[in-house]
Amino acid sequence: MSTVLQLKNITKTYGDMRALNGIDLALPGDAYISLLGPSGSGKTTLLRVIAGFEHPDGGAILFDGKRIDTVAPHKRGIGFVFQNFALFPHLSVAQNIAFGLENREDEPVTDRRVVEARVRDIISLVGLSGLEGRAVTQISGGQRQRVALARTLVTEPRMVLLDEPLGALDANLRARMRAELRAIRERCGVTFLHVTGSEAEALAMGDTVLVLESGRIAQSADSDTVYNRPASPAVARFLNCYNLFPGRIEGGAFVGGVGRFALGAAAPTRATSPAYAIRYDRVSVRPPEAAITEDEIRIEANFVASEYSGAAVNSFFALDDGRVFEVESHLSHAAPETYAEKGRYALVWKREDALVYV
Ligand SMILES: Nc1ncnc2c1ncn2[C@@H]1O[C@H](COP(=O)(O)OP(=O)(O)OP(=O)(O)O)[C@@H](O)[C@H]1O
Repeated sequence: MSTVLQLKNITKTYGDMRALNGIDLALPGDAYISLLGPSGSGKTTLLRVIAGFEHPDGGAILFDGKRIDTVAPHKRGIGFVFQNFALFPHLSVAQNIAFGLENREDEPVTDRRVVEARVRDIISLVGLSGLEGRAVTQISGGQRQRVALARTLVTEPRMVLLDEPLGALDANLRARMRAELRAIRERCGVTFLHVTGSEAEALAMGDTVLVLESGRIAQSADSDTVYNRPASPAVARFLNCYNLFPGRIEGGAFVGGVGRFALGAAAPTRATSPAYAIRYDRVSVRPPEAAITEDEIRIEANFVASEYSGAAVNSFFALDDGRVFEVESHLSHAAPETYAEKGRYALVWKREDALVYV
């Protein structure tokens, strides 16, 4: 797949704050890319640098193989969709979409019939047919989101940057719009770079997921790899689905505050600090007297509370060093277990399921 956008060693500093700290990346054409990172990791700054609203202090940006660092934002061929949609409240759906086309600095389209035809095509592409004449104050949040996207797509960008595009929508609508956005992108074949602070959204949407951490790309991979093999303890922590323990490797085991975990066959991953990670849904809860097999690890803990979230239940246990340990059980096959308040349990997982960082 051809590269549409390439960033080479991009840095951006505000005062003594390094917002971007040497970003290297190459984004493919015709792909959905999620950019995930904790608050303050530099996601918006990266998007603004790519769009041209901010100038990097160093590095190079290439679009279709050409340097664009000094090209004005509106001449980059890159569209931007803002979180708050930024629509004109006094204009209709069609007028909002036409506005960008008629008023752009570069080659504004003045022929009414051309504008109308383009607006009609794009309205159908984003699924807003029938609402052309409606005021944008009289449509739903999801429909406003589509108008904002249509207004960008009508200008035929080669790439679209979306800054938390679903952030203003309620949870149900957000989930539905994920599939919508992916479908619209597939129909127009343009690369989308979608910034989100939600790991579930990033993993659900991205063909590629970029994880940003303190102004650096900590991982760039498909969703499956990011979820199953986070590149570092920091990425695993941010995914919010791994129990993590600090410690050290000693004689074929990982030794931490709560015990000694025998290592599996897989080679540990290199990281800045050692850690042991086990995913919430890889752990089973058993009575403390239950036996374990040779390939299993067990620790004991006291049950604290459970929390239901649709198809899963997350249970929280207190380890003997005070640390909280989380277990996720999916409810598709079995009725949820109930645990005794403050009851003692064995938490068990397979050696091979753990990830070890050294
Ligand atoms: N205009 C600015 N002036 C000074 N510091 C800034 C400016 N913009 C961003 N920063 C700082 O740069 C860092 C990265 O900010 P950025 O907004 O890119 O993060 P983010 O990942 O988008 O965060 P969030 O998810 O909270 O929106 C933060 O420490 C932030 O305080």
